[in-house]
Amino acid sequence: MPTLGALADDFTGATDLATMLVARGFRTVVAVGPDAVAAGPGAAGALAEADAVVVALKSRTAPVAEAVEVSSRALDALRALGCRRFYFKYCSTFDSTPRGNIGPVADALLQALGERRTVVVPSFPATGRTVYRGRLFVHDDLLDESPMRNHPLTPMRDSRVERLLAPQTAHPVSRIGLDTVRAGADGVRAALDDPARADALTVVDAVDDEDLRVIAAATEDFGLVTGAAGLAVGLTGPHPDQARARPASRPGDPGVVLAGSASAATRAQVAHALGRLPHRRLDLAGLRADFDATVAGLTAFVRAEWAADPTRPPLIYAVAAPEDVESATPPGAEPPATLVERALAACAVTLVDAGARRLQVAGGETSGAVVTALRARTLGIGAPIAPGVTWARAEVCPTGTAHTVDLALKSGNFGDPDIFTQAWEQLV
Ligand SMILES: Nc1ncnc2c1ncn2[C@@H]1O[C@H](COP(=O)(O)OP(=O)(O)O)[C@@H](O)[C@H]1O
Ligand SMILES: O=C(O)[C@@H](O)C(=O)COP(=O)(O)O
Repeated sequence: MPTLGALADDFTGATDLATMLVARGFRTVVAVGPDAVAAGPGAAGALAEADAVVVALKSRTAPVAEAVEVSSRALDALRALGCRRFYFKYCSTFDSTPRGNIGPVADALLQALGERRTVVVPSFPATGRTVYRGRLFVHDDLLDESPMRNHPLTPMRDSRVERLLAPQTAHPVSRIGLDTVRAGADGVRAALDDPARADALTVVDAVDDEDLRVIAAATEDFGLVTGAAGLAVGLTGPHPDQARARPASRPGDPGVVLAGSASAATRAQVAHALGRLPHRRLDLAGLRADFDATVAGLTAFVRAEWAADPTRPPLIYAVAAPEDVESATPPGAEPPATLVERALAACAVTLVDAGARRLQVAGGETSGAVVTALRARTLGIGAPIAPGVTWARAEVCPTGTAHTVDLALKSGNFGDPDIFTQAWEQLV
């Protein structure tokens, strides 16, 4: 029976956290939405045998009420499954707006659990995210000077985590600095136990993994912790030698890369792949004029490329340069973000039915749209690709016929420039 229950506000975040938990000795299953958990242990053996279950949600940019509702349902389902400790996983770049959804979801989870306080730990040093004096850095840049400044859905225009969080929560927001963290877990615990923080969401500085271990030790009896995947470096599960999920596909099986992310790392990965893989960019005007025909043209292109050379997985991408991002929606038209997500999801459905057995998907929202359309219920964590990115094995059933596929759900800002050409080599 699982004891650790996690909710991730997007799908790449879910596999990111699950990868970390597997590395820390938790047999971990990613459940796609609360309904995949609600089926219960009897219906889903993998969940019953897991030490940790991570529910993948598409709640990061949903309306606040919807994000709270689906997160609360996920919490209920995890509690019904037996989980007793909870981890709310959000983005290491604190992707949110002044309305939410990090604050409202954290507030709702605390209330449902009867807890009064928690910690806020977006640091993930393995991917360059650190918090010092309450400021979130992305490698050398403050968050608001990093490419996240221009994210299409959650542009981050401040780097002070307390200031980002305060308008989103009904709780007081507090901070514990690096000096206290470096003094050790007892000092952090004493600071957290200060009556002034009894009801607080407390942002804790952390610049390396040892800082995260200290925070994890200081909060080991908290009912809820919140943060990016980095905080899991301080958790220890009972199965350090567990097997990872084996690949479903074999070398030479048809593959495809679907990139809906506009993030800087993905743009570099697209640029690298353009000279190496067959490719097509999504034509937003074409999709608006005739969605089905445009998708059919893309999938026909991919199938023709498979026939010509099955070892070169085609790339379908949305954005190569920042100016490709549509910041305004033409009057009466569908917003570009949902149009792109719908188009890549439709491509995935057709291509899996046509034989695709290995898919890389770039972008958290994009991954949510694709995996939901593929109707996966659970993901088993396979071979790691890069910090925060892994292969996952999934049973999918997009149109009534079941298939087993390998999925790499890549956070927009994670991975080396050659990931779209190299990640396949981990599938052995
Ligand atoms: N040309 C475009 N114009 C506007 N929005 C776009 C464009 N291309 C992609 N998008 C949207 O940008 C969002 C990127 O978010 P996401 O998939 O989570 O990527 P990331 O992981 O980089 O945040 C998606 O909703 C996607 O549909
Ligand atoms: O914590 C992180 O940075 C990632 O796990 C994550 O949440 C990524 O989100 P996207 O960049 O939207 O994929």
